[in-house]
Amino acid sequence: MSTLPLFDPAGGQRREVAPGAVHLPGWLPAEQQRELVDACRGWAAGPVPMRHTRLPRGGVMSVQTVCIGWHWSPYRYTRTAVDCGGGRVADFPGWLAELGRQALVDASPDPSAGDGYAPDTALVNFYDARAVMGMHQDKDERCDAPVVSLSIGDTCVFRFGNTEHRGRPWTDVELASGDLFVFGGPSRFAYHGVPRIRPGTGDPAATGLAAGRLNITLRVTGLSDSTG
Ligand SMILES: O=C(O)CCC(=O)C(=O)O
Ligand SMILES: [Fe+2]
Repeated sequence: MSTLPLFDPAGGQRREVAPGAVHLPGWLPAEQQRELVDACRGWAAGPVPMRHTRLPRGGVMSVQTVCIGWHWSPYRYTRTAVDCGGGRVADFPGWLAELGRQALVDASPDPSAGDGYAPDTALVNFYDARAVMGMHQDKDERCDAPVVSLSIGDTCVFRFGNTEHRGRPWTDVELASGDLFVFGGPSRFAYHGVPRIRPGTGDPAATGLAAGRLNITLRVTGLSDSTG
C-alpha cells in the first residue's frame, strides 16, 4: 500500500494511506474540538436520541449514534428517526458543511478540492472504552462524494481496508483527538472499522469530553426529500 508523506499548507503532516484516503493528524484545533463536543451534546439531547443502533439480525451496535441532516438506520437514510422515537433529525448546519469543504481542501494538493462539496448528513458516533465498529463500507449514500471523518477524545485504531472484502490488506491508523481522515475517489467504498479504543488517551481538559471517543463523519447522501 502506498504511503505518500506530504505536508499541508498549515505545516501539518498529511499521509495518504491509500489512493484517495488521507490522514491529517491534529487538523482540528482544541477550540474547535470543544465547539464540536458542545454541538454533539446538543444533538444528542434531541429531538432524536443518541442510541445503540439495532441491526436487522438482532445485534446491537456497541457504538452510540445520533445523526443530523438525515437519520441513518440499517441500511437507509430517512428524515425521521424511524427506529428510535420518530423525531425529525436536527438540521445540518452551514458551518459544518464549511468545515467539510475546508477538510477537503487541506487533505488535497488541489485547492479547489472542496468546491461544490455539500455534505447533508453527519453521523455522530460515541465510543466508550469497549466500543468497536466492525469492518463495513459506507454505501447507503447514493453519491460517491468523499467522507470527511473527525475524531475527538480517546485515540482509536482505525482499520482502513480495501474495496473488495473485509479482509486484508488493510492499514491500521491511530486516530487521535483532532485528527482528520478523508476517504474519497478510489477509496470511497473501502471497508473500514474501529477494532480498538485506547481508553484514557484523550485530554478532557482540552476537549471537554470527559471520557471516550467521538467520531463525526460528514457525507453526501445524494437524496432529496422526494427520493428519500
Ligand atoms: O469511528 C470511526 O472512525 C469510523 C466510523 C464509521 O466508519 C461510520 O460511522 O461509518
Ligand atoms: Fe463507516
